[in-house]
Amino acid sequence: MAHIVVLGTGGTISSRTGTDGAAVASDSAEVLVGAVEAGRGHTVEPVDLLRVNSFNLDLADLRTIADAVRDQLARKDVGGVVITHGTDTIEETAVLLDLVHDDDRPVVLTGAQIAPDQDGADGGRNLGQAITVAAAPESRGLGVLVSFAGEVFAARGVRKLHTLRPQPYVAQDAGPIGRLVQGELRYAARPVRPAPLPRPTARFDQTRVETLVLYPGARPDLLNELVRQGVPGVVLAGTGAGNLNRPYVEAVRAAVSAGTVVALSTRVPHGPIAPLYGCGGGADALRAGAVAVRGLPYTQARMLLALLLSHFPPAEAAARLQRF
Ligand SMILES: NC(=O)C[C@H](N)C(=O)O
Repeated sequence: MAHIVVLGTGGTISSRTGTDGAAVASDSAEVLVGAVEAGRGHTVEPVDLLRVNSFNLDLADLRTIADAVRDQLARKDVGGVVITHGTDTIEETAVLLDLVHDDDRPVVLTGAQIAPDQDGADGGRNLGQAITVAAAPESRGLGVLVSFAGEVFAARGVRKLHTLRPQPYVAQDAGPIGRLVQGELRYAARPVRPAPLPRPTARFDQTRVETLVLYPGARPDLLNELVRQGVPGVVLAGTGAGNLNRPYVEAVRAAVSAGTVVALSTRVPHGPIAPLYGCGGGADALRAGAVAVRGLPYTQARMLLALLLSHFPPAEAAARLQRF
């Protein structure tokens, strides 16, 4: 039996449809928790933190969530934390929390694809399962998890890849690490987790890291403009295994010599970055000073780079990104 805190942050799981037909985050954590059975004698404590649809979250909100997790885990009576969250950007919040998580107890994010006032609402089932995952002794030491539609994902590498399906998530390089079958939780793998990074501070809120996606005919004007604005970090979601194009590679060279950290990722959902090609490809991008980010989709690479740049000077942030 465990005591689980449920931090409510909004999302579809808490959304109600207004008279204009559009859903807006509305329900409190109390309302969400009141609608589920914790089971197995677990006790559940709702804490209302934010009421935001996740496309409206900013870095300050993510730090608020990270601080709330830290505060709850400072309590000895808490066995685990569940966070109800919009599904659109769960992967960003989950990876930030995981990057700084230094506790054995699980932190489990969940949400819903269908709002509670619509047919087929899935939030109650997902929240009940997330509480089971957070309370399970087998979940200890696995870091931050995403529990959704009966599957459990490690925070690192999880990505929303379907807009509407009941299971929108996939893992970048593997499958879910666990499953709930008829209420029984089974793990098949343990995530590899590097040492925790320092927690976000107020500097994190203002740390600009922008993302640019490559495509045929992509011109580097936007990258040049970000450098001109003094943006400290840019993530490039290249094509294929991390390819740019010739003009972009020249812009990367200029960006890096101006002090901008350029992280190289890919717009492709699965598979690693590989420096296979010259003539504007990934090999040229790395020679021009871009740093390949391994094991994280570009959405999560951005969170890692923002956290590093909020703590370390650019050269050290780039070196740490390289070693990650
Ligand atoms: N299913 C959801 O939760 C999506 C919603 N747009 C959100 O991220 O808040």
